[in-house]
Amino acid sequence: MNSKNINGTNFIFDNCDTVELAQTFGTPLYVISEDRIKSKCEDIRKNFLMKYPNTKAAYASKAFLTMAMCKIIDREGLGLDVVSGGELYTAIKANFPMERIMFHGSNKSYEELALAVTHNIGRIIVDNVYELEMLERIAKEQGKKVAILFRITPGVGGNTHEYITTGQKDSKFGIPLEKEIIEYAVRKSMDSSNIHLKGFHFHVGSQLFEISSHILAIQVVLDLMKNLKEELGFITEELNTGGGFGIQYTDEDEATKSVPFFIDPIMETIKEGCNEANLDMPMIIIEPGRWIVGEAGITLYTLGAIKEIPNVRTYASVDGGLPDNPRPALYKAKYDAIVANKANQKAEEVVTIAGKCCETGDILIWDLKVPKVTSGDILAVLNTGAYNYSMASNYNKLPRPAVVLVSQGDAQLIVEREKYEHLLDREVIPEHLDNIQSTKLTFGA
Ligand SMILES: Cc1ncc(COP(=O)(O)O)c(C=O)c1O
Ligand SMILES: N[C@@H](CCCC[NH3+])C(=O)O
Repeated sequence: MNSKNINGTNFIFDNCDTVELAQTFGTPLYVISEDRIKSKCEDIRKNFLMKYPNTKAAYASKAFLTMAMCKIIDREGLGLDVVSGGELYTAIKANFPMERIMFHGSNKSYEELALAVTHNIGRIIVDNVYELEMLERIAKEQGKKVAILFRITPGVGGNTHEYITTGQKDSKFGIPLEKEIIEYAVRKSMDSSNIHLKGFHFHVGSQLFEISSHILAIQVVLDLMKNLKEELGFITEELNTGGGFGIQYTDEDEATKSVPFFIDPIMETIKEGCNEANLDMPMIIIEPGRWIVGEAGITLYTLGAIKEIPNVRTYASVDGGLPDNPRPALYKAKYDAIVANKANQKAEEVVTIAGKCCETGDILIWDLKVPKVTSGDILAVLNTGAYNYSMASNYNKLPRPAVVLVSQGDAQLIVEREKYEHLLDREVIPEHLDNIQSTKLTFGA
């Protein structure tokens, strides 16, 4: 989707003037377009759910989750993938239909699993045998039979940053496919009256632009399905192939693909594999996160200090940085940006966009071509919808930005800006430190 929509001099996002948004709500500001999320969900409905029978799609909420987002996903008819008690709690508070929730996580606690079982969520994606045993105990305590999938490690990595590839053999995620390990787990579930094992889940990695890792992983799972049918009589009813679909952050990336690019080869491979091995086609589930929300978000900042080091570079500092977007520092992620109040002007200089944290690595964008910038300009960093708000921190005690939901010119606050008071909300001074005498030693005159 083209973000570079200009009206007069200002950058327009989903029919909202971003300079006005910055004036109204302050900066830094996350802006999320409801219409862009909606159109991604429509693509999934049209090219996956309606095209192929016996399919489901969930939104991976770790990418961006608020109660308003739960409402949008509910209205669009998708399920929700959660990965912690906190994400589940958000969905509960938003009245999200519990039967459409899938609970992932490589080290779920007793309390998290108990919350999920109490609320009768749709599927628990069990990551290891320790969790299986704990879940069985909880289900027994609550007198329930819980529907689960096993997350398996297919032994296939994704072609992406090493921190966001998950399917390789040496991974903390999932049950290894060594015969004695996986068969033990399947047999244990089949023997349990409190567990209903429906099938398997894998997730090879994130920000992928090719489908080859999914295809290799599917071939591994098809072999597993065949072996388990022959050896244990286990029939796989469901197969969840995870998320991972990439988006274009900058001109260096390929263009964002639409659903058929990923889905058609996945469905074709599974259909053919099932035919060849005489297996029933299982229900197929996908759970993209970044692909649904990444391009729906921008972050607005105000430029402050501009430091020119002659013959070296110019740093233009923004009023946020690493705490609201840790991705450049964590993954060397690249972003593009527009000077929102000079959107119709030609680029005439190159600046490096620095965050305000006390970290040399807090650089949001290296060497960005911009019109002549001055302090007070508004910078819109593009495609920040996924894994920015959800990974934000209070490092350097910076309050987290507000989040505004925009739709066709309308803007609604969905998360208030943190205030300094919020930063101290849960802090306590122990009694013995409460009335200390200030020591006047060497701290200046
Ligand atoms: C199990 C699982 N499902 C879905 C996702 C969503 O990934 P993405 O945002 O790349 O679609 C992830 C994150 O990588 C994941 O770990
Ligand atoms: N947080 C990562 C994606 C991780 C996906 C979860 N396994 C990112 O920002 O790209």
